[in-house]
Amino acid sequence: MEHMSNSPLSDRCPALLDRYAALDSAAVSDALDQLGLPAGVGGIRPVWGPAAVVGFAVTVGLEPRGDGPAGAHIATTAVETADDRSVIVVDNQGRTDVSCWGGILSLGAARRGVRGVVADGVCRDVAEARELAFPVFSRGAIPATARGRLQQRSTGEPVEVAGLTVEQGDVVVADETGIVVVPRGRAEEVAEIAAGIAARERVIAEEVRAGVALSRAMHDGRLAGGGGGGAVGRPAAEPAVAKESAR
Ligand SMILES: O=C([O-])CC(=O)C(=O)O
Ligand SMILES: [Mg+2]
Repeated sequence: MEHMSNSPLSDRCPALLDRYAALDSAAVSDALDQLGLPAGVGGIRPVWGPAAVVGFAVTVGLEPRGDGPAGAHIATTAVETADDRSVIVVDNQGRTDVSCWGGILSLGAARRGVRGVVADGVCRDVAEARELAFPVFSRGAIPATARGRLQQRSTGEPVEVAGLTVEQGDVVVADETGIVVVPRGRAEEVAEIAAGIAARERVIAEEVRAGVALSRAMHDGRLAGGGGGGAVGRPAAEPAVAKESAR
């Protein structure tokens, strides 16, 4: 049951993912920026409609099919080791000429409660994923099958997604804006910073709704909470924000 049970953080996992579920990729990206960590990638998007998932990465590396007898279909090993806290991350090196995820894989993953798949490549069987309401994030779609064209290189090993290294168990946040990956060992810290950023933005949005001038409400130094690079100052007097900024 406890897929990550060898991790010292495992007791806090459900609460950790709940905290990320209340955030979005932009807030998490801003927190990663503050810590000097990679700020995420764009161009990998939901293929059948709005979707947002958070989960622990189960990684799959693919490569062009070599000689030899056919083996297990790509990503089947990952699906069989994944659970209801997993997001499957497929590294097909950004290729857009062959599918690296399909409908039967979506079915198998959905049956295990997997939260979604993020593919640095393209997928097929988009309608099947939609019928399952299974979130698939990729660079697009193509009918051409992986069979005979791709094979599994690795499962559970570090992979690259658009230049971003993803390790098994990292926290993945995928939504309509893009993909952010939080190293597992920094996940609590990043969640806390991102929650502060989201809270500040809610205050700012409330002020904009109340008619405060955008240039005053939306000040870069304020958005950064005084903690990020590039802060250029603060608005005149904002007690509510000053309080949110205190960390
Ligand atoms: O053959 C493939 O590329 C995989 C596929 O369509 C599926 O999983 O349904
Ligand atoms: Mg298919």
